[in-house]
Amino acid sequence: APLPAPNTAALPAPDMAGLRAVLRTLTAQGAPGAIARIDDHGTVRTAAAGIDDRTTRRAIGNADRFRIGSITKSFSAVVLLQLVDAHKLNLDASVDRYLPGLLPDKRITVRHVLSHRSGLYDYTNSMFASSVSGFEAVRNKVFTYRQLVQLSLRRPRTNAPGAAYSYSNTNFVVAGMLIEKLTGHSVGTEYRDRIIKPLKLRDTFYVHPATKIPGRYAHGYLTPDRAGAPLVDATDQTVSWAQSAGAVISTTRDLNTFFSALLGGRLTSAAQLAQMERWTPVNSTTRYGLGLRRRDLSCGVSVYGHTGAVQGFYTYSFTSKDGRRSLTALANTSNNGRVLNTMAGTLESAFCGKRTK
Ligand SMILES: CC1(C)S[C@@H]2[C@H](NC(=O)CCCC[C@H](NC(=O)C[NH3+])C(=O)[O-])C(=O)N2[C@H]1C(=O)[O-]
Repeated sequence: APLPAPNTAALPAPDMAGLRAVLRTLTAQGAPGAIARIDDHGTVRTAAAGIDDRTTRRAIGNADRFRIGSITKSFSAVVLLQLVDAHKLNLDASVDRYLPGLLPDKRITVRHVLSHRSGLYDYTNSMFASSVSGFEAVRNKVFTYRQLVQLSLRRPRTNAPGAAYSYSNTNFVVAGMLIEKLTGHSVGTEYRDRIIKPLKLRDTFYVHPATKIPGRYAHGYLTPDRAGAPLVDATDQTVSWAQSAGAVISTTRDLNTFFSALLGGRLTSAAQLAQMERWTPVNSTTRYGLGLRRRDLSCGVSVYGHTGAVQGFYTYSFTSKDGRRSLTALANTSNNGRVLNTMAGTLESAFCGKRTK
């Protein structure tokens, strides 16, 4: 018999005092600013701390657009699963069927790619080994997808196809190539036509290779590797090193709308959403499906979404099983492990009603 629908109405009320405390901690740990928005059965709650521009000292706010990094992977996965629904793509087919000769191992399937089990090396590990100089070397560069895959193939693969989980941006560069090959359109066009316009995400954009964030936005600041070195304004970049793996721009409101629609069954069929939710363990609290993360919280609630880390911006964006309660939080810094870890506390406040230290 089908499982009873989750009753997220039974979730404890969000702990807004706790959420505000987490945002204050993020600014104390080095983020110039932090914002969060909860959409809960139609009720909107927001919080903010600090600034979005270190020059003007302007207060950061939930209207600010920002770079969402790898949350882009969920957008790419949705497009591909819509193509599965349209019988234009088979998750268990070899990537070679659609992109002949691209990858050196025909055993790598589409499902391996979308679940980070392909074994393809993540070229950003080398690209950003030195955070600031690596970023400065590529911030204005424009790469082709094929160039990025070639960067990956210079290094040994991390595992045999399907044998292990190993997160790699290369996988979602291949995903972007699949989208463009199967639709004949750019990923930007497909995001717009299949997600952005239908959901009316008016603050969500894919502007690659333009370097500017359109409209009102938060500046993002890259934390250097050397302790005490000044933050680097990383706001303007092509994000061409990521593209379909990390180049979307959005806001807390639009990301809440996106993941709520996804888990609410409004972007794919139930069958393909179930495919997205076939989990591979990452660690004790995190699972990875197809371009989708599940995080298991201390109160026994599981939430679904993705995290993002792109120069200057850390994002958490998750929703409840039925998509009725969503949280997106943004800190406008990166390369700061304490900030990234502290951000997990926004989930506890939003979904468990707990104060975290
Ligand atoms: C797995 C992650 C955290 S990393 C992955 C992807 N972001 C990247 O691969 C960019 C890595 C360089 C970012 C840079 N770091 C360095 O340069 C380190 N030397 C910084 O922090 O600004 C994304 O986004 N994902 C996150 C995700 O999926 O949550």
